[in-house]
Amino acid sequence: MTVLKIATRKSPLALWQTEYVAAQLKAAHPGVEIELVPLSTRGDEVLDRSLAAIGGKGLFLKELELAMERGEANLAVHSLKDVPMELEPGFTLAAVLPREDESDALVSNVAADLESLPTGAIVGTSSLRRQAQLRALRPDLEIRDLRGNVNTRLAKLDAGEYDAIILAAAGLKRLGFDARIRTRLQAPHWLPAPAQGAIAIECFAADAESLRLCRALNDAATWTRVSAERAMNRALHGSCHVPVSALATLHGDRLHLQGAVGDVVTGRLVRAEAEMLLTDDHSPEDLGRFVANQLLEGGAAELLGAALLD
Ligand SMILES: NCc1[nH]cc(CCC(=O)O)c1CC(=O)O
Repeated sequence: MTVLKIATRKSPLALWQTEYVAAQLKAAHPGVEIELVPLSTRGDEVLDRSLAAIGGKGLFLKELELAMERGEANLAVHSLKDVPMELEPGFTLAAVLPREDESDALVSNVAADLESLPTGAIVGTSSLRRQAQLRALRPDLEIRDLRGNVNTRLAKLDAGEYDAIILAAAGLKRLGFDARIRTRLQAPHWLPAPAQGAIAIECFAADAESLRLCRALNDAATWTRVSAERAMNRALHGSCHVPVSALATLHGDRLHLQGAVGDVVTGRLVRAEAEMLLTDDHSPEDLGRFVANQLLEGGAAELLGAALLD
């Protein structure tokens, strides 16, 4: 019997996502045996420094990839927004599951939306992208760092450390915290992280059997949308060091992409958007690169250059 071992981080959200993938694999391939391999990553352990300072998002993947290299796991499940634009050599994305709500959510015990937060209110987020968009919309707010898993962040809000915090709606919904969402921060004023809300399965590119089994779970529309968003981010050399946001939407064969690059200090945001018809000659990646160029021409090069010197 085929056994698929799935490496996962141990946070409640990571475990939820991996159990969800395991259930979908089991449903698609009833004969396949599935085992979870829970691991701790440096990104989970070091909570007193920003992700950018300790090496960026790849930290959430490293230990899972090492487990695959040691033969202890065939697959790894990730939030696609935490997956670097370039994977380590030999690895590939086998599938992307149907996207959950991609928006950011405002969670607060004092205000129903961003507009009604009192002047100077304290908002918790460590994401440069969220900080830059907050600066642009509400320069008066005081932004304070907030790390830890979703449950920890909600506990810190409830302890009164912040007036509001911003979290991905997808994570809140998966963990059953829908009721904590006061409002969803929406396009065009507010854009999510590239690929937010999408769960991805990673495996060895040479592992044909795992690839075949996972591909049954791939959602073509989600794959198209996140391909455009990630290509835009890649063309901007995006990482968690730079506040890049993107949202692609698909209407039939028309793919629309909005992107923004911000500056945490000044609150300046450069925006661009474009739409194209998906054809054999035009891929989602083409649209991503096009919008990235628009952003660079619109002044994003300057903002990205400044971020890289930090
Ligand atoms: N940065 C951590 C992270 N990675 C993915 C999600 C949410 C789930 C998703 O985007 O699929 C979160 C939590 C958050 O940003 O609130």
